[in-house]
Amino acid sequence: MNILVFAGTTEGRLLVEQLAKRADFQVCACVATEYGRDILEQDLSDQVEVKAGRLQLTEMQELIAGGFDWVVDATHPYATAVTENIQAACAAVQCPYLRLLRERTEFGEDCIFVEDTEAAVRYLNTTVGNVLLTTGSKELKSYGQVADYQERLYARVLPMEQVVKSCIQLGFSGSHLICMQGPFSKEMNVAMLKQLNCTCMVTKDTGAAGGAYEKYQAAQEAGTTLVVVGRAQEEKGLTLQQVLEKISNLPADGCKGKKGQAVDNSENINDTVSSESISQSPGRGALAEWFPLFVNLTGKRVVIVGGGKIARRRIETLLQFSCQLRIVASHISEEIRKAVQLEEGRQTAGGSHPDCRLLERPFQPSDLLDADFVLAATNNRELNRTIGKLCREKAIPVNVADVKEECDFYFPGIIIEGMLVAGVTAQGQSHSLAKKGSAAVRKAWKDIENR
Ligand SMILES: C[C@@]1(CC(=O)O)c2cc3[nH]c(cc4nc(cc5[nH]c(cc(n2)[C@H]1CCC(=O)O)[C@@](C)(CC(=O)O)[C@@H]5CCC(=O)O)C(CC(=O)O)=C4CCC(=O)O)c(CCC(=O)O)c3CC(=O)O
Ligand SMILES: NC(=O)C1=CN([C@@H]2O[C@H](COP(=O)(O)OP(=O)(O)OC[C@H]3O[C@@H](n4cnc5c(N)ncnc54)[C@H](O)[C@@H]3O)[C@@H](O)[C@H]2O)C=CC1
Repeated sequence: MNILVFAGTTEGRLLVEQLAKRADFQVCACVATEYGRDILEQDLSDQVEVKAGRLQLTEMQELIAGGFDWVVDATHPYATAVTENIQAACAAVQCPYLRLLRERTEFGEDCIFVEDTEAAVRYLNTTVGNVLLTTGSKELKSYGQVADYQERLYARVLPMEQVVKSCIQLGFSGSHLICMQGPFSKEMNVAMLKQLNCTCMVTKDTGAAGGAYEKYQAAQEAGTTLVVVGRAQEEKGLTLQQVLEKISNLPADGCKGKKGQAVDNSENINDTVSSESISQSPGRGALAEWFPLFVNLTGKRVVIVGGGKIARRRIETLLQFSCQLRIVASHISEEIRKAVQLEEGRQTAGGSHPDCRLLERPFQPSDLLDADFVLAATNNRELNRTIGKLCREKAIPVNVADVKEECDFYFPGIIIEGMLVAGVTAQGQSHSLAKKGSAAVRKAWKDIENR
């Protein structure tokens, strides 16, 4: 059987080593650089063909069509463009594809998880104090958007001339640069965090090989908040062991003669991407992450902290549900008062009263007593964050309106037509798409009623 491995990582190299031991496998490894070739060829030059160089989509297609039965993508989790190309090439020539991913680090819930660098920058702008950036030099430019970055940020980067030059050009002075090759021990991280008096450390989930767990432990010990920049997408993949098992269990003649058929994914659809699914546009073929559960709100106490624009939109929605509403805000807008009065009037005419109380005063933690659900929607970042934290300690589901990473649940677009209730989410990716989707359902259901 012919196997092509795109081997950009430690795991990729380990996989190639293991596969090369099998006499019935012919293994070809693609690496991006000559340096990568040297490392692979050190021990394996007899058993494995190594190709070095960054391939374009059409080159990948030609290579795979040249006679491979399986492609394993063991490129770096953050190299999303390469992965997209490999998937597209496999789809085009209908070659089965496996994704090998490094196991994720078990970060605790006390970390702040953000989707990408931009989100990390937005988060840092809501904090004060010094920050140790351990995300490398490539994205450093974006961190220039953090207010007072020249004073607050310290960058830990590789000790290479080019890297240091570019950091200095970006405005990171010598006293704000640590140039050293990682990974670092917990103790080393703790020492740096303490020395620089950092309130935050930013990392990617670089897995065990990248020393991510040591950073997490160090942050805990130093009382520093660890900000974890997520992989570009919540990618699904197999561990090294799983890829080896999967390939080892294949029939001796591989899938020769079966090309053109989609891979059988029935056994684990998360892990193997079929030619069919990867040929669809991004997002469409991906598995959904947010499942709409419908919760009975009768008698449940929903506490909303905040009485401004966002609170109003959500109160107007919740007034249509049979829950108890407790609204706490230093200032409660006139619009909210009107909406509540209007609903009370309507309900009185119908014979029942909504249980809605307006408490115009600053939030106090005791407001969370007896809460079943909490919405933090003040314009005070620190307060919203604290409310989220208090709720998590008490296991009360909480929505934090200004930072989606701190939400246990999202507030969906809601459509009610008689018996029918729908909740629409764009899975946190786009509130404007959620709005459009909600409007479309609203319109469609109007037609149902009118028919
Ligand atoms: C992730 C989520 C978490 C949560 O539950 O809070 C979230 C987060 C954020 N929204 C932001 C902004 C706006 N959101 C809206 C509207 C809606 N937002 C809603 C839900 C959600 N919003 C959650 C799931 C989203 C999803 O499903 O993907 C809807 C569905 C329900 C509702 O809010 O009632 C409702 C449409 C309902 C309908 O029309 O029916 C508008 C108005 C507009 O678009 O006209 C604005 C523009 C500003 C303004 O309104 O002033 C920002 C600031 C972003 C920034 O600054 O860029 C964040 C923070 C962040 O992304 O981290
Ligand atoms: N999820 C979403 O759809 C969106 C979220 N946001 C975020 O939602 C938050 C609220 O936005 P708006 O409603 O537009 O703000 P706003 O300025 O209209 O209202 C803020 C409210 O918070 C209250 N508040 C402030 N400090 C308080 C305290 N200590 N105790 C109790 N109440 C306090 C104020 O009295 C006011 O009622 C902001 O953080 C904003 O970034 C903004 C747009 C959309």
